[in-house]
Amino acid sequence: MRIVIENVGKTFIDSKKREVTALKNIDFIIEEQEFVLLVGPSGCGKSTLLNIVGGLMSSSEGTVYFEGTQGKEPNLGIVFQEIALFPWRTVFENVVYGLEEKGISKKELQEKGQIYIDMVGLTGFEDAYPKQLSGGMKQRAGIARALSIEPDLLLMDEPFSALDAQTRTLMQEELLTIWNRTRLSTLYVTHNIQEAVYLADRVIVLSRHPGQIKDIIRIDMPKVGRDKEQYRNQSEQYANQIWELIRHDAEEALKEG
Ligand SMILES: Nc1ncnc2c1ncn2[C@@H]1O[C@H](COP(=O)(O)OP(=O)(O)OP(=O)(O)O)[C@@H](O)[C@H]1O
Repeated sequence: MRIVIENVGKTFIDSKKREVTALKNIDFIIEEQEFVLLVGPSGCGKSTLLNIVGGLMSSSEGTVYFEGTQGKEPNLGIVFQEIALFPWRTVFENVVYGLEEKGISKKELQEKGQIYIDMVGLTGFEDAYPKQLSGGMKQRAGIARALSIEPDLLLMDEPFSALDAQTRTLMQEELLTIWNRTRLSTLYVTHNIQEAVYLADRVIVLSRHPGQIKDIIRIDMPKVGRDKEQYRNQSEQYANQIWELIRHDAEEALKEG
């Protein structure tokens, strides 16, 4: 699905009753089957924007259109940093939670649940409970749950930032493999520039105070069958380009603490 984010702004009132403009004049489109990354320094409004697009927060200005829904609620799959799996449900029961809400048949529920459990590499863990899973496995279950409803848009807010570095790298690789199969329109928030370059079709770089679009970088690299050497060279150039855009704001964010 194509999603149009038009002139979105958000103003909060802080604890001292002052207005804080978190986002201003945010305009971009997530094309059908496009993987869009939002990057920017701490406090630039990444999560606020993702929450607005996901309908979890209202905007102060502007609109988000989901094309072709004809006024119906879009189907959204959401994955957060801390996956809130139901502790009393098994992996399978967690994964099919959103499908149960849709009232599909038991047979279809069983089939679809298994497809997504297999896709995220949790085959054999269907009957495990969340407390029996590692952080990476919980995240896989959360991704399977978001995918199982076959969403119009997949929203991911720092999904791997609580994982150790090696698990994170592996999860990024797996996500790209999964994404190549599903080709869902995706909006993904991260602090991590390498992660952004690795996953994105386009990277939207936000500046802070107020959060505005500083630049949009198209990552012109294949998503399948990457030549390792070529990828290393190109990705480094993209990462440097993005870092130069963020650097000043990141230094300011560091000073403010
Ligand atoms: N509920 C709120 N009330 C007041 N100000 C808020 C609220 N939520 C966010 N803000 C402010 O809006 C700005 C953007 O916050 P947001 O959490 O979206 O940024 P972020 O880029 O996701 O940050 P981080 O990378 O640190 O998670 C910040 O200045 C933040 O302090």
